[in-house]
Amino acid sequence: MILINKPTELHEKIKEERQKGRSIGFVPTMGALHEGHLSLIQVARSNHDLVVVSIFVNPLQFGEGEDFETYPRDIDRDQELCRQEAVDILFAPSVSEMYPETASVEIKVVEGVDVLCGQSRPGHFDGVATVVLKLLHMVWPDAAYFGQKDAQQVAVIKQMVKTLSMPLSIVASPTVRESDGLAKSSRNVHLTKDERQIAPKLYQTLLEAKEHASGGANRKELISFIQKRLETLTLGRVDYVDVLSYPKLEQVEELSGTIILALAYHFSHARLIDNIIIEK
Ligand SMILES: Nc1ncnc2c1ncn2[C@@H]1O[C@H](COP(=O)(O)OP(=O)(O)OP(=O)(O)O)[C@@H](O)[C@H]1O
Ligand SMILES: CC(C)(CO)[C@@H](O)C(=O)[O-]
Ligand code: BAL
Repeated sequence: MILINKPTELHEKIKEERQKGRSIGFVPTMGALHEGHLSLIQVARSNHDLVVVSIFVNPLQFGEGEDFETYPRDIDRDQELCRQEAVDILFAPSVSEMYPETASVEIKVVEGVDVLCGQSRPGHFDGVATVVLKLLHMVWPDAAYFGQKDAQQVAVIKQMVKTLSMPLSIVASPTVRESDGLAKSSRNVHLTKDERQIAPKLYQTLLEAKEHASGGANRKELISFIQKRLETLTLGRVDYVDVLSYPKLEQVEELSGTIILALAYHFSHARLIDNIIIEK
């Protein structure tokens, strides 16, 4: 495995590999790797000759007062994990390498961002789209791999790639969970012991809501069911709860087709998200 920090160096290496006719799989991350990330790397490894992973905590997608500074970082451990997963290139640029000059163009996502994380973190997906677009231009992979835990991110990026006619596939993988159901997240290390104990309730609540949906509950009833359950938790507070069509993320009163049940929850030092997708 080689570690590259400079975009120009990455370009050179990728050009060489492309000339050899090798297929490239790309996994963008913000580091502090866990089994969720590793599952994406493993799928990419099984599909491609060359696997590129990026680690970059992107300041553009963090709002004021969010956790950019305290976001978990451990490049040495990440490097070792990537080596174990037979990653070929680990790309870890600094902020100034990624954004060397004032931008002459701004990326604005205009579809599917008036709900969920797009609504509760204004500008977040503009930052995500900007960095993902830059990374995709640097790596120019045949496919890029994302986790379904960030379901809105998957929808936004798939749509962006389509809008911009980019010749690559966006592949989504299921959410990897702890044995008690909590979705793996780099931010889980910021949970206190008590918070960690109740955090699995987020997923359990979504599963109970799924049962409620099979019993015929409509959108409003499901949202209220999830909210009430979450309000009984003694720590933290609800950021959002919603039930929408997926991947369009539209409000549909009578639920049919593919539906996402999604939530975000603030603990003292970690905002966690989770979702499940159901067929009605
Ligand atoms: N539990 C998981 N299962 C599958 N994929 C995941 C999981 N957690 C994160 N991913 C995916 O890994 C990629 C990189 O995500 P990121 O580095 O932000 O990790 P994270 O654990 O989601 O961090 P955060 O603390 O911001 O939630 C994204 O495509 C994300 O959806
Ligand atoms: C896709 C991504 C790496 C862009 O910074 C980030 O949003 C993430 O880790 O999900
Ligand atoms: N995986 C989502 C990245 C973020 O929370 O900014």
